Amino acid sequence: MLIPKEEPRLDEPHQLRKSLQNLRTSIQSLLGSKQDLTFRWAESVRFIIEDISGDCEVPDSPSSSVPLDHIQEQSRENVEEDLYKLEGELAKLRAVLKEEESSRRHLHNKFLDLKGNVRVFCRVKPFLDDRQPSPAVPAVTPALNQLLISAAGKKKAFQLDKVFLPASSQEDVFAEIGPLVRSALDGHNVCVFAYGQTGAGKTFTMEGSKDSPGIVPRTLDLLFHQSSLDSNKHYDFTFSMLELYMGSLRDLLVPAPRRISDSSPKCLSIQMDPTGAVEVENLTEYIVKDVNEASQLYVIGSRARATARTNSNQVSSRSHCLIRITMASYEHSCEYPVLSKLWLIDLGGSERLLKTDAKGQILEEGKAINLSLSALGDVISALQKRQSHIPYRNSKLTQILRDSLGEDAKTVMLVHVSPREEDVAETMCTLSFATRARGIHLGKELSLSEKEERARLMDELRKQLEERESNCEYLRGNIQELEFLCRKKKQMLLGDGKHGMVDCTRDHLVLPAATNPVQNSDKKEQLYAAGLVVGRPRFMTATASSRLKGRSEGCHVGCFITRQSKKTTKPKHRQSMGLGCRRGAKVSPLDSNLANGQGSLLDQKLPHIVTHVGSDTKLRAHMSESKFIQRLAFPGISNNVKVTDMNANDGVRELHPSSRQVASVKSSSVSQEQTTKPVIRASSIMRRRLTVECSGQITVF
Ligand SMILES: Nc1ncnc2c1ncn2[C@@H]1O[C@H](COP(=O)(O)OP(=O)(O)OP(=O)(O)O)[C@@H](O)[C@H]1O
Repeated sequence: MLIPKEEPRLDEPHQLRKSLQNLRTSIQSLLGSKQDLTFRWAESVRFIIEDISGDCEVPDSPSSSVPLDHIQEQSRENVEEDLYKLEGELAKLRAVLKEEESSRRHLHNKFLDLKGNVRVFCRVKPFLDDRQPSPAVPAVTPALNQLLISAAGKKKAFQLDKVFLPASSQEDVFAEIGPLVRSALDGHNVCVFAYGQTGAGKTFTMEGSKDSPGIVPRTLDLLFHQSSLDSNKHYDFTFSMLELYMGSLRDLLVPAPRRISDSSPKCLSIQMDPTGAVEVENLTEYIVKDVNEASQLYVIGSRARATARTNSNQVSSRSHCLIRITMASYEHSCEYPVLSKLWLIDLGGSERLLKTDAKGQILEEGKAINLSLSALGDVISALQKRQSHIPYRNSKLTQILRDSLGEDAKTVMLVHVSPREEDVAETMCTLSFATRARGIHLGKELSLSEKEERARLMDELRKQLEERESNCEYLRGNIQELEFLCRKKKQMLLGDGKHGMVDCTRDHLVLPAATNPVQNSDKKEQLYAAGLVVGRPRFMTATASSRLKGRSEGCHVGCFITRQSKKTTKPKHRQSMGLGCRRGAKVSPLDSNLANGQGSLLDQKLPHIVTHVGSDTKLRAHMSESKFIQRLAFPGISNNVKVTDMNANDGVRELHPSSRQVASVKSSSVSQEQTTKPVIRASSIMRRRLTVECSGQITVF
């Protein structure tokens, strides 16, 4: 009798793991040879890798830990090679995502441009119980994008970009504001105004109630939610809140002095740098990490706002309230952020002073409000007419918003009207303002065929935009997967020979860089040290040369000169010069450390440095031309200094030290520690942007 020969039994889990590992290695080598990435391809690769990763974690081990012999089987070199390939793929996917993102941004911007950079919406307040019974026929009849006003037997129609009926909810209103918030995250300056007569519902629209939150809380939610989705980017937000009351600016986040001995808050003044970026000197900027922090600040600021009881409103705002959220977004491979500002502005109530029977203080407040509203109307109207002169200087309100009202910025004016007959005169004034802001009096209203064409284009753009959005989302998913695999590999390498066992469960792995608070705070610290976060002017964004250098030579850190207080005659404080902590501004604990000299640039041995040297009007105002000197100490390096003119037409032009624009770049005194200090005199280039590049450690005096 033949006894069937028994097949030799394999160590099945072991064999399975090995073959899976081989399969994985071959796929990854294939990945390396793939030149053009397509979504389908990326998708299939993702699924394979996902399957394999899943299978690799399942094996026979009672825990999900991988024993060290696993690493020994697949030699360390193999792991390193895999890691190398994975990182290559990751870089490629990031590059594709970057392109997709930029295309999405472009389309989104085009879409908003088509809608109009200045849009005027109208919200009609519902009849509320707190006053006399509603008239049978309201004076205001809202229709599709039109309002019909009836008074004294006459009717007048006003066209708007959108009309929100009395029954419209806060969600309906925010549906129009959301895309602008997205635009701000994309790097555009955005202004949202609430305009209207006293009691017409401006504060309700902006702030809302607990059950029905308004634009501000929804915006904060959206900002933090949206920014958390993108692991390829990191955002820093700062929050400020101020009011313009009777022609003066007041920081709403600085407590008012209670006793005579308390020092009075610093005076706020509006500054503009040579590139046109506007900054409010001494305004407190809080770095906010989440929506709760921002909301708390908003509550504090709102409480401090000037209000009074008027004939028209029990709690009438007697000032313009401005919320500023600045955003700095950092792309994965780029050290320098894209900066933008989002303004949410609850304007003081426009009112006809005769009708309100205002007296004394209330009368003065009303006058001040009306003056600045009229200046705002003039500016928007001039912008719509594309006049060469825009009268920004006529009011502090328009001075502050100078860089956020204009060609590249997006503006929404939400005018509020009451439906009551007794308010018809105010309603007419409000709608005249709206018409002026829309620029319709310039004959800009589109014909029917033009409107149809525009609608078709917008539809097309919307579709493309949706496609890009889903591509981006999809790529982000892939990137996260690859990041996860890279970390696994790294852990395998790190664990080799140290602990004997390498834990590969997801929970134990480090989160992607963008969501890892430790890494972020490290990065932030570096950026604070570099002065890039707080109060960094817009013109200090990445330069073409610094970006190029960053790619080829590793670590770059920028620093800049912050605004000086008027009383400072000389920029002698390190923290106010090099580390970006604004004098008079409240700083986070991190900033305080830096201001105390801890964790400064001095502590860092940086192989390469890029320093931006900038100046602003304030600096020039209290320093004579020739005194604008930036001293940089480069231990052991004397001649390796390059000054680049960023204002050159072709983008970047290197200046020879002996060039006429740079008075001198010379290696001067040698200090006790044998430190060479090239002194860069920028007197004749005060209005120019310079990049100073050098190698070695840097000290800013
Ligand atoms: N759409 C609305 N739905 C419900 N209530 C509203 C609406 N609009 C306004 N209100 C209510 O009307 C009252 C006055 O509104 P609000 O304070 O927002 O006016 P305002 O325009 O900000 O006035 P002021 O300029 O004087 O500050 C508030 O009690 C508010 O809750």
